[in-house]
Amino acid sequence: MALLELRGLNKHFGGLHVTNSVDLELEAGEIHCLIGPNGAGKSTLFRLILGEHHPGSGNILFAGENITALKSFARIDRGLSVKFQVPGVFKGLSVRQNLEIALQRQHHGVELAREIDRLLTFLNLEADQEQTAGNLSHGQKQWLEIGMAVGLKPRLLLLDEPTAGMSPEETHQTGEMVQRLNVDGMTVLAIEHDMAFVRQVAQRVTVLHLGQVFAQGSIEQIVADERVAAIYLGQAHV
Ligand SMILES: Nc1ncnc2c1ncn2[C@@H]1O[C@H](COP(=O)(O)OP(=O)(O)OP(=O)(O)O)[C@@H](O)[C@H]1O
Repeated sequence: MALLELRGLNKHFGGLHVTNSVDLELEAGEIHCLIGPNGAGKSTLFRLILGEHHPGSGNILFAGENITALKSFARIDRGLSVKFQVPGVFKGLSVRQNLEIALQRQHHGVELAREIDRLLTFLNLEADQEQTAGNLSHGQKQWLEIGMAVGLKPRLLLLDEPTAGMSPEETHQTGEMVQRLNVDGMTVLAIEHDMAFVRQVAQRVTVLHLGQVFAQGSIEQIVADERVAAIYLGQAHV
């Protein structure tokens, strides 16, 4: 069953047609990567899914329900969660306090502490839990924010360039985290430019170009597609 369905999504900013009749189906349980040149409309598509932008036309269905007119918080209540590109952690608070803020709506007392411990282990941040978040390395901040996004166990996790600025080793560890979340049942849609990450995790790949779905398939099909190479993969991304 499709967990997320985008049907004919159009979004204009003034005269700029940023998403152009985008159809996309995300199967429940898959890891799907969204790739494409800068300005292709990937982040805009995320903001449409999350309800931060509203489409000029088209529909968004989540678990069969039409959520196109719902506000962001109502979409989050239904099981959507997002980690945007720029880490949005509370820099002056500790790692543990950041996770407390993310989880306190659903967990309390001993259970809250146990959930935070579980997340700290998952994020490899146990030793840094009392560290001020602003002092973490760039990669650790990204992980903390992934933790804040997955703490409430969303059904669908949207990740906007989760490995931007990471070393190859950190990128690989991030891929392992995403795979573990997926094994536990989370569906993931990730925007990525790092093809090592895409190769590591993607079960299917969609290429967006000039606001349109340009190609879709397995990573092997996508890297073998000469049309994709011409518009994107030829540009030193592979
Ligand atoms: N709020 C906005 N107002 C006007 N134009 C916008 C707005 N947001 C995005 N755009 C434009 O829409 C186009 C698509 O931008 P978007 O950020 O969705 O692309 P992207 O594929 O995520 O790019 P990147 O890989 O660089 O992050 C760009 O030309 C951008 O300048």
